[in-house]
Amino acid sequence: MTFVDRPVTVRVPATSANLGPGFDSLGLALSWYDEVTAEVTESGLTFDIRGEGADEVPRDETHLLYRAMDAAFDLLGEHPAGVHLTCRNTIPHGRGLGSSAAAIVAGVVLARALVVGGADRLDDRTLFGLATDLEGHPDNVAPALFGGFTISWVDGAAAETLRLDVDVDVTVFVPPEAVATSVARGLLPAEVPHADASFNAGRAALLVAALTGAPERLISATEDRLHQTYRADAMPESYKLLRRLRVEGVPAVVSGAGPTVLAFAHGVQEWNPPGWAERELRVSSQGAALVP
Ligand SMILES: Nc1ncnc2c1ncn2[C@@H]1O[C@H](COP(=O)(O)OP(=O)(O)OP(=O)(O)O)[C@@H](O)[C@H]1O
Ligand SMILES: N[C@@H](CCO)C(=O)O
Repeated sequence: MTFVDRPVTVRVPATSANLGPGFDSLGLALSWYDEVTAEVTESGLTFDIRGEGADEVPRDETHLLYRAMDAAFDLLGEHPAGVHLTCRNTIPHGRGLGSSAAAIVAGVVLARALVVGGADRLDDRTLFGLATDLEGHPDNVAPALFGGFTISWVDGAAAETLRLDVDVDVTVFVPPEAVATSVARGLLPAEVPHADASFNAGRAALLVAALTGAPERLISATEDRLHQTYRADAMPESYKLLRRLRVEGVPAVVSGAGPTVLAFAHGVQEWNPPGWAERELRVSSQGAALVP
């Protein structure tokens, strides 16, 4: 038999990318999860979707998670006659918490798990490369797949990542309106001043040290000049909250492409703007994991 004859479930964490200075490189897995079950059927593609995005995402071959599954089936050289997907979505979409990376990672992990012997034919590094190609950059898919704190880079065509264990308090402030990553990326300039590139290189290096043993440096280590200010007009309330938190000495950044604001602290609920959702989280040391 080519495919396993039982449903397979994966749990994938939300992620925060950039973390201030580490644009398109640094990422953190968070204790907030989507869960998806996939089952091979006799024909067609069917969905049972609940939670975040349930009213917006397509229920056909263009569904992001299915597109990722299909790409992994291509690599495995096996395509099932039909698939049923049960999605329990809790990660909000378009908020900078890695919902698209979680969907892509869920798709590729499920496809591998559905093929008998799939784990022997597709290793994690290949899955990571495929997920990075689909997402366009590695900073969310790395922690979604491997958990923890990840430093990712692209070497030629190959995506690479280094995973570190960190333990830090995190609070996310999630606004009600989405900003699509594609829109936020469109606001970035093609070139930046050398002084700003140099500024961010130093801060990104410091951030790795701060997260792995020098938390007193987090306020300096989370400064950025490469993306947050350029995107401020698309998310003015986020930018205002970011400035307010930092003036108070709370290390805060725009999470991913925004508009969520992430603070490296707990006990800062008082800063949550009216109408926003606020959530205290921890780092998820585990990335995508099959649920027994
Ligand atoms: N669970 C899901 N199922 C299907 N499609 C999804 C899912 N999660 C995300 N998507 C698709 O990805 C889009 C959001 O991706 P986008 O890159 O704009 O934001 P994000 O991934 O939430 O944030 P960021 O990349 O900044 O962390 C959704 O509008 C939807 O089209
Ligand atoms: N590094 C990405 C993360 C969001 O996908 C960005 O800021 O555009």
